[in-house]
Amino acid sequence: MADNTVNAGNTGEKIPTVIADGVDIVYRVNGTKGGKGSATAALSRMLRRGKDDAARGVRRVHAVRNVSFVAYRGEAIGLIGTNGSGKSTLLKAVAGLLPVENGRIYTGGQPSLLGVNAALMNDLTGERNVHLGGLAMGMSREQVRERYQEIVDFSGINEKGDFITLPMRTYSSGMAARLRFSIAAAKDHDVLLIDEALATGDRSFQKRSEARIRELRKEAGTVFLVSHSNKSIRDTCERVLWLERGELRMDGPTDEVLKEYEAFTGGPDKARKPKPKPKPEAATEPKTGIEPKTGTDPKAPTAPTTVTDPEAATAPS
Ligand SMILES: Nc1ncnc2c1ncn2[C@@H]1O[C@H](COP(=O)(O)OP(=O)(O)OP(=O)(O)O)[C@@H](O)[C@H]1O
Repeated sequence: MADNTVNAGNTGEKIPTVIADGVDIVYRVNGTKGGKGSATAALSRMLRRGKDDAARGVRRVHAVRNVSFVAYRGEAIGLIGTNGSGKSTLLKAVAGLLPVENGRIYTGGQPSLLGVNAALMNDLTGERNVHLGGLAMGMSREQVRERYQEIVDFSGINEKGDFITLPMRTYSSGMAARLRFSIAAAKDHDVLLIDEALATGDRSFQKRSEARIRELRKEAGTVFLVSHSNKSIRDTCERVLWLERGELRMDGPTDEVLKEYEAFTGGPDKARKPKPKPKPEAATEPKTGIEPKTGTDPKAPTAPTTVTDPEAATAPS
């Protein structure tokens, strides 16, 4: 498929924004043989360069297998699958952060990856991070200034005091994730990739996030949402891609795919259903039963930033 298809601006017709065509993604893990940290092991790896992976002690992890789909402008697409099924890997490849082994990914417009692990500067204040994050996403200084208050209000960071002028290291993981989402959501994205962002924050923040995703869709973007919460997926997406062991098992309307997925996993959100609380009256915010990814991601191939390199995103292969 030619990538000029992506830019076909035929009004009234569905406009493709992301095309994945037979995509395979393979991680290579070094040091699966003994002595991985030593200088001699590094030297012998260099000497064995050119030989096949197994001979060099490199283990291959085939994370995504022959995945094809076309995403259109205005769609919100959920990515579901059990742990390790390749959702985050596929998202990173669409963002241009990971190369594909086989196949192609074509994107129209700039994809932005918004993950709970996306890094802002911990030693800088929330305020500075809003400015830097906005600039990194391609907003002008003027636009950032105009939207600053909106971003802070959306994040709710200042609801419990003047936290926005404190360094981000003083924030709870939920607060930091909310600020990241708020910065990224301030801009209208061509393709917005969200990795479990809705899993963080309290219920009222999740509601605001879901509403904002719906707005982004109306403003003609395409949203991909990776989540283990079937409810978030139901509330936000009308189409779902189900990955299992790296393969695309189903692609279709949310209800149809979730029905099959729930049958496969043993019930709605069953795997992650929260245990009943001993003191329900003490709870102020209902839990979703989702475990947010917090802290650093050991699997991240590079230090991720709030937004991805727009150049890198167009030709990941
Ligand atoms: N940096 C990496 N190096 C090697 N293997 C990796 C790396 N990142 C992920 N993998 C492997 O790729 C496969 C897919 O992982 P991925 O994180 O994409 O799954 P996921 O569906 O997002 O999982 P989860 O729901 O647990 O977040 C897994 O087998 C995982 O072990």
